[in-house]
Amino acid sequence: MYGFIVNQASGNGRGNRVWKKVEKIVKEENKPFLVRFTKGPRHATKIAKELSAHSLQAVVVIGGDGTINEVATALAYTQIPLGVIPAGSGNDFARCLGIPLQYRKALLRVFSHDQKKVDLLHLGQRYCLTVTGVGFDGKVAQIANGAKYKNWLNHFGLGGLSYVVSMLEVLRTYQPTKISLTVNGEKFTLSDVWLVAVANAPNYAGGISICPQAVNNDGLLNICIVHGLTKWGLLRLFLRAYNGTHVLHRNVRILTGKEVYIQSDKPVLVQSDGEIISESPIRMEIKEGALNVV
Ligand SMILES: Nc1ncnc2c1ncn2[C@@H]1O[C@H](COP(=O)(O)OP(=O)(O)OP(=O)(O)O)[C@@H](O)[C@H]1O
Repeated sequence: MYGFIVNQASGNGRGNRVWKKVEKIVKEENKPFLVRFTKGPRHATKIAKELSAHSLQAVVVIGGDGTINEVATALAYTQIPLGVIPAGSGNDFARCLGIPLQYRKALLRVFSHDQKKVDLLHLGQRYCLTVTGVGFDGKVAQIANGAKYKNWLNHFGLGGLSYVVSMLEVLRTYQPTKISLTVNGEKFTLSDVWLVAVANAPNYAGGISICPQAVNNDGLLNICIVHGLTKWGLLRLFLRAYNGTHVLHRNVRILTGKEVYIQSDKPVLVQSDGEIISESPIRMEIKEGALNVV
């Protein structure tokens, strides 16, 4: 039996459209299934916990990275694998795992039962599958999530572009801060820090390769710190981040470790898998092989 969790609102209604097509195929293939629809924030975690009581072959999310994150929180350290049929605007988790963005291909992958274990970033009460961003990133996520143009761009299949528009908006007013990071017990302090991205997987914001070396099954978190740049310098660096060559720039520092504690001279926003979760300070730790994915 497969348990489907559908966020009908994801991707500006794409979740609902994808589910209708997937339901048709599941019925044609005579696969036994249950389906539940999310109603708002954190509901997917509750549903996934309820579904875990059934002996399921997989809990399959039809939604974006926010819904996938909520379901992963419930499935961490269980034997039930997470399946994904992408229907969001960024779909970075699917990209990182090589899950097809096309619903039919993604569903066939779920039916293949080809499982693998992936690491999760642990942040207090919750987990992160892709990237947690502190500072500039947090502000961009906040603006992108509340922007009307996100819905409009999603309508044309250009959801990833909404992060670029928001980034340009935030660039006008954002002030870099002094940040201290303690990585595996060693302290680093940097001034004029635009952002600190802590990555479990290479991509975020619809395909930006922020930590190209990040692998989600190596038991390590990768950290990218961008500091000491003018606004114009940041903009030029941003373009290089799509192919990952920004890491060669002298104002970019890359660190790796198992745990990190991040403090700043004034509180800055923190986004995780694209949703705002808190402000700094924040502590993160890698949890090796915590989630089964199909
Ligand atoms: N029925 C619903 N109506 C509105 N919001 C919902 C509903 N169900 C869940 N949500 C909330 O929507 C948030 C965003 O969903 P999700 O990430 O799946 O889609 P998205 O934002 O369109 O995609 P992406 O994260 O790729 O940009 C979830 O974190 C969840 O809290």
